[in-house]
Amino acid sequence: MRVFHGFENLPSFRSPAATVGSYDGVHSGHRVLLDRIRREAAAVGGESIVLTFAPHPRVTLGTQERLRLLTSLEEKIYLLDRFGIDNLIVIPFDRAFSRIPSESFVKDYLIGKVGVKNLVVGFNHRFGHDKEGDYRLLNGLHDEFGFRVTEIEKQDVDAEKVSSTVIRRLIERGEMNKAARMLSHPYLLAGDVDCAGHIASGEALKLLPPPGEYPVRIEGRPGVLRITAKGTPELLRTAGKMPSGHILIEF
Ligand SMILES: Cc1cc2nc3c(=O)[nH]c(=O)nc-3n(C[C@H](O)[C@H](O)[C@H](O)COP(=O)(O)O)c2cc1C
Ligand SMILES: Nc1ncnc2c1ncn2[C@@H]1O[C@H](COP(=O)(O)OP(=O)(O)O)[C@@H](O)[C@H]1O
Repeated sequence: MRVFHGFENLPSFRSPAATVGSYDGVHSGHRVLLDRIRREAAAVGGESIVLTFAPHPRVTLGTQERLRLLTSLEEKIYLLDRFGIDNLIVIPFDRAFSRIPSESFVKDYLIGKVGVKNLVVGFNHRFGHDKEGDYRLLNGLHDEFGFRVTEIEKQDVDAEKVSSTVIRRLIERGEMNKAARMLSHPYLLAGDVDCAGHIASGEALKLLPPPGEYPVRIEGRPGVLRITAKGTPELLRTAGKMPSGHILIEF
């Protein structure tokens, strides 16, 4: 997967099928949209593109106190790559960007800079200044710009709505197996481990489960991770030699 930061120096994409959103967690609801852009792109020999934001819009706009995130950018990149996405455009989401009206975002960015031919959005996707844009607006623009828009209906797991918010609550309660089912993959923690086993995540807002001991896989090998009373992660045991440096942990 190619990763681009911002809209400068983008290549010319082949018949791109794209989706836009925070995609925090890259969960099973998101997977349906990701599979769809892959299929739409493949059908015309084109490329799939995810456009995401960094920082998360709620962080930039300060619209949620004590927000915690399911994925760091690194973890998001890892997951999107594993799901076979061809390109990721990371939009530097600052206040100036947040003021761009939805229609200008479609005209100047999605069409003008990315050349999107096929856009896939979820049932509740809103975008543009004050979240004014939605599927209806996109549908009204598609004739003028010659791109197709597909809306994906709400996806459930075990008859429960899947959302980043629902999954955050599961992690906060330490329900890691249920969270993995909703995510469609294990919860991840990528970070640097020191010789004492302390792990530093690259994301200051990374959500961790409550204090306790958790069975995990560390670079694919079984082990135990402890979340201390202070909420910091440390490796307790691993099969084989204690790892050092940058590692990926799966709950
Ligand atoms: C051009 C553009 C402008 C945006 N402006 C806003 C904004 O003013 N307020 C906002 O909450 N989100 C804005 N967003 C972010 C998206 O709509 C984002 O997906 C949304 O914040 C997620 O909603 P949530 O807070 O319900 O998760 C903008 C996105 C784009 C592409
Ligand atoms: N359970 C779900 N079913 C269908 N689509 C979903 C689901 N959860 C999220 N989506 C869609 O995935 C995209 C990314 O979602 P998200 O990052 O949560 O919101 P946003 O893009 O509004 O920031 C959006 O188009 C959203 O509608």
